[in-house]
Amino acid sequence: MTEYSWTNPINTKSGSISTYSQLTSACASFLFSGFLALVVACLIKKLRSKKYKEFWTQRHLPILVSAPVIGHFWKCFFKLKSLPDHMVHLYKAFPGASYFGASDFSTPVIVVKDTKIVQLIMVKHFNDFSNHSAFVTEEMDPILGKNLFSLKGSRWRHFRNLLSPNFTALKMKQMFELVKRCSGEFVKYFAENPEARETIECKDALSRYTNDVITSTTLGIEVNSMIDRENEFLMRGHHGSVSSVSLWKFVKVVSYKLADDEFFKGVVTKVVQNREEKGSQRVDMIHMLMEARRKQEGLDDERMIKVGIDDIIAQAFIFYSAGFDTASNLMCFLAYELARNPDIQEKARAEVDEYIATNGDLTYDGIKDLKYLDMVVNETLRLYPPTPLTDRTCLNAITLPPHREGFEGTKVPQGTKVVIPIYAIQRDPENHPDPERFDPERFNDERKHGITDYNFLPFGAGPRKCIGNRFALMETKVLFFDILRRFALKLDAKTADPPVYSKKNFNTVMKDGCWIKLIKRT
Ligand code: HEM
Repeated sequence: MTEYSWTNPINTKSGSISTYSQLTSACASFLFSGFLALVVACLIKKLRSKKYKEFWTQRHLPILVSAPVIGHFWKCFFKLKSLPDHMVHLYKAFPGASYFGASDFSTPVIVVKDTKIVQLIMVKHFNDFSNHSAFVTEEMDPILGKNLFSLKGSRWRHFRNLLSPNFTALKMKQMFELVKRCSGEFVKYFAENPEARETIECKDALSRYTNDVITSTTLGIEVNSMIDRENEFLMRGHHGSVSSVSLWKFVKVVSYKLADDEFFKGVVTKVVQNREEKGSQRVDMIHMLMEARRKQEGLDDERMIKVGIDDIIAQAFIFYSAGFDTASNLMCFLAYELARNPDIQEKARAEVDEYIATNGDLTYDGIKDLKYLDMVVNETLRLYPPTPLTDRTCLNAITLPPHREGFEGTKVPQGTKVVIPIYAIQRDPENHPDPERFDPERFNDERKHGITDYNFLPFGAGPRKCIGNRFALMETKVLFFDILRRFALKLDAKTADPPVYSKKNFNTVMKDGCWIKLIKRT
């Protein structure tokens, strides 16, 4: 139930979204051109010093030959290659090496291949690699710089400790009913509209679901995007997504910021004010953030972290942006694999039917009994991790173990960027035999011993692992429980098989969409 009516604090006139977006794109492309010119000038200067080459050859590290100035990721930046495909291409360049040197424009980068080195960076030496390379600081932008993903050092630690209790199993259980309601609305729409289930573009449909879930569970506002097809939250969600490639991120961040900062500030401020005045029993992420703030108020100075409205807005913003896109990408590939593997789909459905026959409708505690669905979701995350890479920055100079037997260790100076190529690691035959095959049985009790936190890391690993992973898995399973219960999924001929990835998006996304039919069960 929505607690109050919602009006856009910026502009409620019809047509404002497109005008606003056009303005945003114009500003973004202006900034983009100016920024590119600046980048080119700086990089030419860097080129003269041959910084990249010398940097790694002095350390006897295998390096990729890079295009002058623009480094190794430019093809993705200029949308000539998809990030997952490009990362696999780079990853294969040095068979047998534990890691190699590359460059992201002029920044030296280490790309890690060996899962032991992944563990070393993400866990054992976490204190030396505790930050992402996100460059927006709190000073530069109070909202983008303050969210958990961007925060660094002790500020990050404080906020992670403060927010983690909001993502426990208990809290997920409290939010379960909100998620279930969105899933119910989604399947109801397709059950009642036979023409709508004839050909469904999954990314569009599933973004509507994740939009409704994240708007309800983060902001306490209920929308039904299957019916209210152009609601503002959905439009905002489509506008931006979070990426990990620094230069591109700048451009994206600028355009995202122009479009959405004021919108989000307005929404969250209004929700918080409303609850401060009227109180609320609703358990959602705003409630949890307000609770975290309240708990801080009773602490003595030393332990107190000041949680202001900007902090609440910043966290709500990252929950929203992460929850909207990544989760719907996972669900797209899940729908795709279920549709193209009727035997796997049948097995998953049999589990759902059996669950219902024994227990009735799905409960939060019942999710853990859906073991086969869990295997299918995990295999989807292995083959198509929505975030193809993550990164860390070296905070304290460190010597890594040799990249290959017979060589010395590599001295990694402070400031070096480290890329963990999640997608490529999860498709490496050394880590997962016959890696291109969709085989949920890899995750069964007999075989899952081969799966570790470092060869299967769709949510990252270590203390900086995705804080929303439980939530994402819950919303995915809740929806597919309801879909499998009511419909059969059939792949439409329009869908590319095998999938072709989008070059426009830095996440793992199908280029021309995933098209399926839903056939109502009798
Ligand atoms: C299938 C869905 C999702 C995937 C694949 C995903 C993946 C990731 C990855 C790879 C990272 C970086 C972890 C690392 O560097 O070790 C991350 C961080 C993060 N994710 Fe997610 N995510 C998903 C959904 C969500 C959701 C639903 C939320 C919030 C409700 C969320 C919030 C965050 C936050 C706040 C961080 C930064 C954590 C920190 O730096 O402490 N994610 N996610």
